[in-house]
Amino acid sequence: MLNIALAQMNIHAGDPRYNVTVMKKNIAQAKEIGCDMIIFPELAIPGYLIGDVWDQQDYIDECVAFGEELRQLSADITIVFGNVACESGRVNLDGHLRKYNAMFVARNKEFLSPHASPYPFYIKTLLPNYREFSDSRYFTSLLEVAQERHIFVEDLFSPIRVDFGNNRHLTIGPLICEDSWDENYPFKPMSFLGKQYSPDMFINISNSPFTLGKTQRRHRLFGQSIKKVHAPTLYVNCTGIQNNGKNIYTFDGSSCTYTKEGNPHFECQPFEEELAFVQYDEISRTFTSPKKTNLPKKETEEIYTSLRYGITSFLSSIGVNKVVIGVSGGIDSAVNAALYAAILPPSQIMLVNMPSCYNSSITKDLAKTLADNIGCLYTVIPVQDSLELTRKQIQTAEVYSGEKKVSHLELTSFIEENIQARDRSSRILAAVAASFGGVFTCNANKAETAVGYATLYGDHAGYLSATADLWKHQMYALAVYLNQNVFHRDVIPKGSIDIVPSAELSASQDIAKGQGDPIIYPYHDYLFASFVENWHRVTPQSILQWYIDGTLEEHIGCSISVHTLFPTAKEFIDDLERWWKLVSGFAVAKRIQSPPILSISRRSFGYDLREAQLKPYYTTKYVSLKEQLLKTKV
Ligand SMILES: Nc1ncnc2c1ncn2[C@@H]1O[C@H](COP(=O)(O)OP(=O)(O)OC[C@H]2O[C@@H]([n+]3cccc(C(=O)O)c3)[C@H](O)[C@@H]2O)[C@@H](O)[C@H]1O
Ligand SMILES: Nc1ncnc2c1ncn2[C@@H]1O[C@H](COP(=O)(O)OP(=O)(O)OP(=O)(O)O)[C@@H](O)[C@H]1O
Ligand SMILES: NC(=O)CC[C@H](N)C(=O)O
Repeated sequence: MLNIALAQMNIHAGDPRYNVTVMKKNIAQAKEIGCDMIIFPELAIPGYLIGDVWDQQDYIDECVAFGEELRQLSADITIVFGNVACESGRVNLDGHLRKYNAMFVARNKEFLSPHASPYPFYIKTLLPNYREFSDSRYFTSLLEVAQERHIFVEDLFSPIRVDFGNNRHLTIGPLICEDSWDENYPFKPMSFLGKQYSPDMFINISNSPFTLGKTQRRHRLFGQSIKKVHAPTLYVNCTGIQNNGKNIYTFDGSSCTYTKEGNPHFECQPFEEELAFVQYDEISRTFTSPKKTNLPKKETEEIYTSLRYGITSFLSSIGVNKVVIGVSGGIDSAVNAALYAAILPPSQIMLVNMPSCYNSSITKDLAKTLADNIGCLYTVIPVQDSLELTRKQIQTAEVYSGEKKVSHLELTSFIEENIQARDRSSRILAAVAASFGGVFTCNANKAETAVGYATLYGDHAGYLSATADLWKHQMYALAVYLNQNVFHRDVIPKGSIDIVPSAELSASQDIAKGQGDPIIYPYHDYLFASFVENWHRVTPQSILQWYIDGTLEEHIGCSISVHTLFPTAKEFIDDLERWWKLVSGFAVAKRIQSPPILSISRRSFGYDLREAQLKPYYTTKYVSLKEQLLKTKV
């Protein structure tokens, strides 16, 4: 019988001293209760998303030295942990210091090697290089090591044998995160090890960020592979947050043991740092400790849990505990205010309503009601005077060319819309936040972010966009969830959920007349999602083809018929091109300058979606489909 500790630790990326202190405490605790083995996540010492700190040799040396300290603690316990390994005298393909993303297994103060490996550690074989991952930018893989030795990876890849004493031993198949997400790789580490060596057990150490629905996908994927090799598997992931500048990722942990049939047997709590213990009978190859698995959460509950965890952790990581939120009476600012109210005491939240002459008494009252419901600080700072001052200053400014007066500047109603938005954020909220001793938030949603329906240096500003990875329909669902499941009362006024979403920045955006945003969320949410989130990202070409085939709604997953929205093909095409031009054009310029986004989806704007500023492009096929369609249908 073996006692095994799963250390689902909160990794502080970029703080190896902190991480090692936690690891030492966990090791001491595991020893105290007589554990035979303790397992830590991938890159537990350095962290994973640390940017180009991977190029700092001093940092790497420090992490390696900490790994040596852990080895010294393995006299009476097996310690499995992820760390960076380096090799002097060798370089990566880019000429930087040679580094491996490695798994170390320490026993009796020695590192144990996979038996066919020349190194005293296991080297990650599959290096992810999509979305937020950049493993191959920093690490050399086992595949490359084999290639440079002119041998096959199969010749190097082998299990690690661990003797636990008292005639107890295990052969362990080592895996590091992506090694088990092998669907599209020609070399499948788990299946190879299973067939070639039939290890007693697999251990997958991970540094795997949270994404909606990922846990269930992992269960399916891991379950299928495990069934084929028929070996129990331990999956140890971390909690915490890590970022790559433009995106903040939460890590849910959700560490799990799988039976040899591929079924979850024990799951740690998501988003909770935990040192969990399981018992394993090496003779029957079964887990003998009680079964404990988590019920899958519904989407909105998962969104709430991740956002709450992400915001809390991010505030703590930047050392801030006060926020200022511009509240308009609309849904997006109300959802953000309620989210922060679920995290911070009301005395540390200040809501600011900033009306101009275009704001209705309905929304002004809703903003006040929201603040009353939360019980937080509230102030009203109108922007009408400053709008008029700006208007006067710009319109009366005399423009000279040398000594010659050449013109005046004109302001359109459209320019004045953006003056208000800029005034609210850059002038007022920034000053209020500084005076209050906190930060101000960006309350954008993903649909607005997709098309840049926000003002540059205006409502696009803020310290963090906590909800910019949520489509508008997810914002509404979250509003209802916050009221029903978090506060158990209508903290977000029902009026904010029911009114038409509107910027209220001009006379043409009058909510009393039902004049709202130009975005038709029940359709555009899904159209924009297909441009961004589909793994095979679509362009207007596919959209138009599906429209012609009559399968558009089914393909993009919206429940509203496009023919009711756009009676003619011309109207449909005009709408498609209007938004495509923005999504792939000016909105990119805005996103480059926007605050970091808390990521929850399978593809969020930010570093998750690498974007270049290009001219919006229509494929030749699109142009010809459009021509045919407009000839036949008008
Ligand atoms: N490539 C580029 N890189 C950097 N800057 C660039 C640029 N191209 C133009 N610009 C500059 O950007 C300016 C235009 O950008 P910007 O001022 O953002 O304005 P713009 O994108 O033209 O308009 C923003 C739209 O968002 C709406 N909005 C704003 C605020 C809140 C809400 C709401 O829903 O509550 C809605 C507003 O009603 C308006 O329809 C140009 O005047 C130019 O100076
Ligand atoms: N009158 C206002 N007072 C205070 N803040 C405002 C006002 N109008 C806009 N803002 C700020 O600008 C942001 C963007 O406005 P936007 O209209 O997109 O959001 P919203 O009003 O919360 O929701 P909706 O789009 O559904 O109306 C808001 O989240 C809010 O922070
Ligand atoms: N650390 C990793 O290798 C992460 C990649 C893995 N597919 C994941 O999404 O979790």
